[in-house]
Amino acid sequence: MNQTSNQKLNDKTWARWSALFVVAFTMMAAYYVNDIMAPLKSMLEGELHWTSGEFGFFTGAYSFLNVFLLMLIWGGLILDKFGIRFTGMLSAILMVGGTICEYAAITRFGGTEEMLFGYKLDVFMASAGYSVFGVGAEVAGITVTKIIAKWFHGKEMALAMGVQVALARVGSQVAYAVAIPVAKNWHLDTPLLIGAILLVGGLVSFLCFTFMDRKLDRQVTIDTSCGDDEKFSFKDVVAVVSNPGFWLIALLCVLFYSCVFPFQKFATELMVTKYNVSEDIAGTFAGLPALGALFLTPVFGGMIDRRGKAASIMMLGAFMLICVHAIYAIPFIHASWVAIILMIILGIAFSLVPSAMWPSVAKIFPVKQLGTAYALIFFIQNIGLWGIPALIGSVLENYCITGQEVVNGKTTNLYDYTLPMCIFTGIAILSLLVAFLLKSADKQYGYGLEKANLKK
Ligand SMILES: C[C@H](NC(=O)[C@@H](N)CCCCN)C(=O)O
Repeated sequence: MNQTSNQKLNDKTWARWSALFVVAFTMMAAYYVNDIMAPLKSMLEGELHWTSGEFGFFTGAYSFLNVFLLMLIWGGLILDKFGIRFTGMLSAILMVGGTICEYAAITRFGGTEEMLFGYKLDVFMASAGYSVFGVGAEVAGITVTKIIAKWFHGKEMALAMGVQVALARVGSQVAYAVAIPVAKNWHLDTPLLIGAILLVGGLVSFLCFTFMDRKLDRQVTIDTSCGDDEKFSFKDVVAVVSNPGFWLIALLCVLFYSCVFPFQKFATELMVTKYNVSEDIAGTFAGLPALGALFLTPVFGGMIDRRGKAASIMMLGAFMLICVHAIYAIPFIHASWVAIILMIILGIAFSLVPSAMWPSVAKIFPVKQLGTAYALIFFIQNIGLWGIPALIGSVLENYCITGQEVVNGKTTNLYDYTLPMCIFTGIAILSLLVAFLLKSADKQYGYGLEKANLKK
C-alpha cells in the first residue's frame, strides 16, 4: 500500500510510455509539415512559377531564424528558465502559427507578381512562416529530449529516444508519400492544410502532456536530477566549445545531415527527371531513407549499445553516403532500380550515423553539459540546413536547366542533377574525413566511443 502511494507517475510503465507517445505525436506532425512541401517542387514551379532558387530559399528558411537570430540558443535558455511545459506549448504554437502563415501565403498570394523585400510576396511569406515553424520544430526537438530525460530518468531512456525519433520519421515518410497524390487529387495546398490540422492535434496532445507532467511534479519530491544538471549556462557553453570532440561531432553532424535532409528535399524531382519514376510514387522513394531509419535506427542503436564501435560506424555511414551520392552523380545511369537501391543504402547510412552519433555526445560530455551540447550541435547543424538547400536551388537554376516541358498546360523546367550531386558527394567526402578525425580524437582523448554502452 505504502509502496503504491510512493510510486511516481513515471514509475508506471504505461504512464511514462503514454507520455512519450503523446509528445511523439506532436513531433510526428512537426516532421510531416517539415517535409510536406519538398515533393511538390515541380508543382510549385508549374502552378506558382517558383524557380529552383526560390524553392531553395524557402527550404533553407526553416533554419534562417535559428541561425541568424540564434533562436535555438534562446530556445535553450527559455527551456531552462520556464520549463518543458511552457516551452513545449510555445513551440507548438509557433509551429501552428508558422504553418498557417505558410498556408495563407500559398492560398491567398500563390503565383502573385507582387514583390516584398526583393522577393515574390508568396515566396517571402511562405518562407517567413516556414522560418517561424522551424524555430518551433527545433525548440520542440530539444524540449522533447529533455522531457524524455525527465520521464525516463533511470529507466529505458535510450530506447525511448530511439522510439521518439523513429515515430518522427513516420511523419516524414508519410509526407513524402502522400504529398503529390493528395495535391493532384485536391489542391496544391491540401497537403499543407492537412499538416496544419495535424499540428493543431499536436498542440492539443502536448496540452494533454502538460496535465500529466503537472501531476508528476505534484507528486512528492520528484527527482529533478535532470533539472539543475541540464540548465543552460554560459559557463557550460565555454566548457562545451573548448572540447575538441564538440567541434568534430558538430562538424560531422552538419556535414552528414546536409547530405541527407537537403538532398531529400530535391530527391523527388531527381527521381522523376533522371530515373523516369512516376510522379505519384517518386515521393515515396525520396522518403525511403526515413522509412528505413524507422526500423533500423533502434536495431543499430541496440548493436552499438552491445558492441560499441560508434566511431567506426560513423565512418562507415559517411563512406556509404559518398558511394550513394557519387553514383547518383553519374550522368549515364538512368535505371529506376539503381535509384531505389541507392535510396535504400542511404536509408541504412541514415540509420547508422544518427544511432552512433547522438549517444556519442553523451559519452563526450558530462550530463550537466548535455543540454547545452545538443542545443549547440543543433544550432551548427541548422547552418547546413539553411545554406545547402539555398546553394543547390541556386546551382540548379543557374547551371542545370536543360529544357522545358509542358504538362497539363503548366510549364516546368528539366534539370541535369549532375552538378548538385557532385556537391553532395563533396560534402559526404568531408564528412568521412571528419569521422576519421573523430576516431583519432577518440584514441587521443579517450572518449570511449568504440566501447560498448552495456557492461557485460
Ligand atoms: C534527432 C534528429 N533531429 C535533428 O537533427 C533536428 N535538428 C532536425 C530535424 C529536421 C527534420 N527534417 C534527427 O531527426 O535525426
